[in-house]
Amino acid sequence: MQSDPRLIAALDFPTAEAAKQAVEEIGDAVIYYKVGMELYYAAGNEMIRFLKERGKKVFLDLKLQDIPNTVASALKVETKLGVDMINVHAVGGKKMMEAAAAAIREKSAELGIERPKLLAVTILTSMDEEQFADLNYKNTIAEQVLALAKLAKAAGLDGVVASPKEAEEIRKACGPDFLIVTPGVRPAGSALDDQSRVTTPAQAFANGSSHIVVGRPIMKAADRKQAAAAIVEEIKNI
Ligand SMILES: O=c1ccn([C@@H]2O[C@H](COP(=O)(O)O)[C@@H](O)[C@H]2O)c(=O)[nH]1
Repeated sequence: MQSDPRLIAALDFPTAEAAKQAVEEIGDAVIYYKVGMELYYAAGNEMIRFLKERGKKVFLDLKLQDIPNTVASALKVETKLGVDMINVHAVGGKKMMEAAAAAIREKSAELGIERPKLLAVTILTSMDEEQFADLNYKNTIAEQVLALAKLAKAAGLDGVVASPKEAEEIRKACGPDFLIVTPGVRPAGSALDDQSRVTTPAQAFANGSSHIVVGRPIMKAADRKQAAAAIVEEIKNI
């Protein structure tokens, strides 16, 4: 079966056993997996090793945000894990992002390994305008996402995590090589769950996403391999 490295499947499971079973079931339909907080706190590096031994790519989604020195030090440890993509929160600010990028460059060079891509999370895709208003920003979500994406680019990051609804404006502002990794993706007819700013897989790529992140529509499907394969089929000509 043909997989597509632009599809990142989210392994949101409470145990290594459950996550490994999903990976085995999905087989060659998915090449790129995201390990987030739940699975990393439960299964740590065992899960990264498991995926790497099977030739999978790994996005370690721990969304770091702290003072620059703390984030930089933590990212040096993450870099040693040999993952392909890692992230921080853009609201940590430009100095934090610059320190993060420098730490990853330095550690990768020291180890002689390929540098993991570094992304900044903009505004979570679960957030709608009503919830966003509670935060008292002066911008709309779209304006704030764009401002954070430009800040991440200026800080030397490889890309952002945003909703596919914002991908078009980010692409225009940040150029063709900037990574736009978009959760908030639902195949037509799927439940939204707690996501708010959502498009279909095909629409995400039409808008300019470089990667999509899909979790529950695959992991909660009766046939996970078929659910992943249907997404690969939907995006194959885009
Ligand atoms: O803004 C964000 C940032 C990260 N996520 C993560 O992506 C997946 C989406 O899972 P679904 O089951 O497809 O909703 C999940 O791991 C989130 O932590 C996000 O959704 N939005």
